[in-house]
Amino acid sequence: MSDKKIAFIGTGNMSYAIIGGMVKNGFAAKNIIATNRNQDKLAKVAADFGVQTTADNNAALRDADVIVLSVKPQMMGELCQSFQDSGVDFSNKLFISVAAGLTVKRLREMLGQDVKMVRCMPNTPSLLGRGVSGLYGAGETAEEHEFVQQVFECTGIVVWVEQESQINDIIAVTGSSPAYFFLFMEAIEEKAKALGFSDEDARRLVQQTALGAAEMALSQQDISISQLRANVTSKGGTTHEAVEHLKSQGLVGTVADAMDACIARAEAMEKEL
Ligand SMILES: NC(=O)C1=CN([C@@H]2O[C@H](COP(=O)(O)OP(=O)(O)OC[C@H]3O[C@@H](n4cnc5c(N)ncnc54)[C@H](OP(=O)(O)O)[C@@H]3O)[C@@H](O)[C@H]2O)C=CC1
Ligand SMILES: O=C(O)[C@@H]1CCC=N1
Repeated sequence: MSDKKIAFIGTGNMSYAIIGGMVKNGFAAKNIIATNRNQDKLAKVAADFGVQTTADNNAALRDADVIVLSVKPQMMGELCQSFQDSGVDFSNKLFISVAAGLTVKRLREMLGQDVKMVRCMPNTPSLLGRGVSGLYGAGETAEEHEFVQQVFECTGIVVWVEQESQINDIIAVTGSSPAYFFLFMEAIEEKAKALGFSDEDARRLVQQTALGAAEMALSQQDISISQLRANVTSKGGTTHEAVEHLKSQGLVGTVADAMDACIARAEAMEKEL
């Protein structure tokens, strides 16, 4: 493993998941620094993974070779300004941003320098090593490219995109999409409760079915997802009625429209922030 030092600035959901994946996959905890303005969150990440923690972002900036910017997009301007004001020379460090809606160009403006940058779009299943990370590189060295690849492979699968705009497509396909699946699960759970199942059973039934369906897709790569669906759908049977109802209500088009709305929001954020 590389002996580069990596600092996570703003250790919330995403950083916690990535740090956890790194430590479980053999990255040395002593080379990982986590920052937050909230001591409780730092205490948790230190207790769980044994990494260094500090509330001092500038100290982490100074000590690390790779800086992961992981605050909410709306907070990025203030954070980057504080780096500019810190007096730390970060001109040769690699920055990784996981923020939606902030382009490399805009992040470099915020930092006041054309720093080496990788944009990453992870998702929350990274916490379980089941994540997807879309990556777009801008000026990183081959060694840094490899390092970033290794970091995010600790959290699941990785795809590099050629065009920066494809990061917004990744948001729609994998960054935000765990929420679409959860919404579908919520809908089934609610109806199960309405049918009389206890809260506990409704939850158990929906989560096991979602897991089983995902594992079937994962374990049978030679069968299309459409065919997996067809295999549940007996001719003249019950599933057919349910699926035709969903289709006639426009589910497929609605999902596509939702993903377009997701991309449009990312593009709007690029103009706002
Ligand atoms: N959640 C998701 O599914 C995904 C999120 N992302 C991106 O990841 C980034 C982080 O999201 P997420 O982890 O969910 O957010 P969180 O709010 O969970 O984490 C960010 C943390 O940073 C802290 N923070 C804010 N400003 C500072 C600062 N100046 N110095 C130190 N700590 C600070 C926040 O503290 P406080 O709680 O006090 O505000 C918070 O604890 C976002 O840019 C988002 O776009 C990308 C892909 C998926
Ligand atoms: O909702 C958001 O803006 C972030 C980016 C992808 C998932 N969560």
